Amino acid sequence: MSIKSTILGFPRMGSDRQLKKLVEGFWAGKSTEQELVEGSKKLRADHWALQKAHGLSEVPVGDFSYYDHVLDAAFAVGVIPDRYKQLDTAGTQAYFAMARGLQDKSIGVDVPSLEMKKWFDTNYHYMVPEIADDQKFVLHSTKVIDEFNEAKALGYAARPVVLGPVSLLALSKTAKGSSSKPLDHLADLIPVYVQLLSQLAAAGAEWVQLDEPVLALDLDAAVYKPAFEQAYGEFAKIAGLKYLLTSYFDRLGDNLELAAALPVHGIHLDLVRGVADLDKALEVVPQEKVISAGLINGRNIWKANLEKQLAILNKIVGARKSVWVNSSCSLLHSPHSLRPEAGHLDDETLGWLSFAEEKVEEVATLAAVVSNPDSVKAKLEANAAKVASRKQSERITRPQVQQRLAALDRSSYNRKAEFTQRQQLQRASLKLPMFPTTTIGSFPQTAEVRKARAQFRKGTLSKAEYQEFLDSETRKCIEWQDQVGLDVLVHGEFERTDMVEFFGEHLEGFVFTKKGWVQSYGSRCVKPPVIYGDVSRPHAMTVDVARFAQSCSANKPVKGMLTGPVTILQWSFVRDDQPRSQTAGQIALAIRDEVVDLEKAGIKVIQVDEPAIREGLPLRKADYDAYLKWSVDVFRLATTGVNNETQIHTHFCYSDFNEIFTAIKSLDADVITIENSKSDLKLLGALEVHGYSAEIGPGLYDIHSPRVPSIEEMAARFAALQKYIPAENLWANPDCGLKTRGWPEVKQSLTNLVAVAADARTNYAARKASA
Ligand code: MET
Ligand SMILES: [Zn+2]
Repeated sequence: MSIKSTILGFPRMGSDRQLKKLVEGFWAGKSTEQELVEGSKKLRADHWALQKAHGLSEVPVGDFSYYDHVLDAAFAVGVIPDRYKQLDTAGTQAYFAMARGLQDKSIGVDVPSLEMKKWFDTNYHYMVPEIADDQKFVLHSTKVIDEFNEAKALGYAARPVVLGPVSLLALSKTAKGSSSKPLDHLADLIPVYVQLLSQLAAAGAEWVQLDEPVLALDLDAAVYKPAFEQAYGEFAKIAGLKYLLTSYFDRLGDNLELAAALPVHGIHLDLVRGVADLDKALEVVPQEKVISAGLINGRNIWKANLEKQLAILNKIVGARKSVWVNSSCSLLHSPHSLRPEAGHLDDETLGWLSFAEEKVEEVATLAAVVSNPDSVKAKLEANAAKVASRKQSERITRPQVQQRLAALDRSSYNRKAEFTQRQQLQRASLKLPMFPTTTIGSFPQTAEVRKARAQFRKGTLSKAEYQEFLDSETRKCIEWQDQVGLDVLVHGEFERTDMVEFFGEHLEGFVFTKKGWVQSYGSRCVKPPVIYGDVSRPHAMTVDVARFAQSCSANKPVKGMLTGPVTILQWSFVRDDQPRSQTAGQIALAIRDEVVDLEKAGIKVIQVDEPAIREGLPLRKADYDAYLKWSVDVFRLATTGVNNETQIHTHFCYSDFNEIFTAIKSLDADVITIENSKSDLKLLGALEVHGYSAEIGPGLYDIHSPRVPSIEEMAARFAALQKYIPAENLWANPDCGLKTRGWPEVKQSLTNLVAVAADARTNYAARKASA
């Protein structure tokens, strides 16, 4: 019996988000490329050392990235769109321009970034590669080979991680002006992969991990089976290299047989989300192939129930010669380590949790049970005690919350009147102009804002002083919006770090970690709260700030800003001891009470953001309906407690609408604002197919990039939108919140946006007059 212990990938940021500091320092010109390179090298070495210290027998390499692993994979095979080729493609200039856009007048460059998309159903975002009709592939970067050599030099048994060619193409999109499907280019891409893999073999790699996460999706076998067979057939010819084929985030399901039959040497199974695959896998995966048992959840923070996972492991061990104990997916989606939480979280809670470092230890422990059971007896006992303590804790259940949710009837899920009737009432009450302008909520979280918050948290700024600071920021923000001519104002969200933490801090049932950061995109990290128990709202959360903000404007409505139940759920670490739908229902009740309180305080427009509805969509179509049903229900539960005059907005930052359009309509919001600018108006296709009759604000510019959109550029988008959306229903706004931006660019961008709406009004009036 041979057993190996490893993980599919480790978080990149570092225990103290060192990578964030490294890349942001470099972007800001505060450090050199050399410093970035050296700092990153040290980070990788630290992470391998940690994995080895906890007993892993092999470490992944190439899982590190300055920005994103899909971007790395595209860059490695020379998928660099022409617009970046004027830049230095050898160093990091073109790479970072693809990641974040580049606007540098001194060198006459103004290029937007690639499109960004959610990585499967996680809150991680990847950069979408663009494949042109005349796409050429070349081995452009040796990053993964270099990192392998780095690990080897340090004495590690290392396994390069490479995004497989089929997934790379499947996750790509057709470049603008091209018409071929990315997957049509597979035959041209394969030789470059062969070159890369051969170089890894030559460098001394024994195993390569080929990630093909698209195997967790519904695939058209007629297209994908030949694709996989073609690629992996070629790879099998490379002498001396073994492949672990991985897929994660869901069952392999009907792709299992395809995966099992490929000429690879090992198959990874996500046994957290895809445990249903196991029996069949034991049948169809040939005996000579390794089974990599993904037993430790890479996406949640609960201590594994080792006894339970061991039972699964034993089943495999009993049936196979060679088994790997592994994480279910990369630990990229877990925070780095529990260490900083000691003394911050209470001991009971601490005992329930496991972050990346602890998960590494869990993997090693499970493997040791097979190879050397006596060595881990005490660890297993300790684990069993903690798992039992969580099951029995009284802090978890609040009978009142459960009863309230169970007692609801359908009236709690419906507005009092239909949209058209509400629209009339809202028009009369709000008196907005045509093409109302607004923003999505947050304004720049400047160094000053972050500093004040840090001082308040440290105790060097008193509560009153901090409040005074926030009030003054809010006032300035409202006054600026008023003066520039925006129509529906926002307070700016200066009191919030992200969209969930603020609410979690005010709700019961949540705990907060000190350093539980996970990467969201690029250098941006979020610190998801942990929902450990039944959720309730002990007091109003946003009423004071909304009331204050409204008092700063004489005659413009200020939007109340809330995060919706699905998003709070999706961006938290969620308890695994009751269905997600039930936790979401509890959150919805808390938000509902807040919405009603905002209305009582005189707030006429309330936005309940649900940017995460789309990413929460299950990966398999068979699971869509059940999810969409409860997510629509909880949004409605949260938002329908108000009168008809109150305008409910919601916001989504994605444009992949087709699959969920019916659900979006059934949210029954009065206004939706959505991402649009980065995806070439792809949204319009969905609007055309499905029709949309409520009010809508497709984003006119991308807020993920520091570049300032010109009036012409936005006006062109706005004109295109008017072909699909009735003018009376159209809003003008950016794609998303502005918290990651700086004030100078925000001011210019929004000034331009207001001008676009003003021109559109004039044009519209002229058209009406001449008609
Ligand atoms: C990711 S969606 C962001 C919405 C939020 N209201 C903001 O503006 O920041
Ligand atoms: Zn958004």
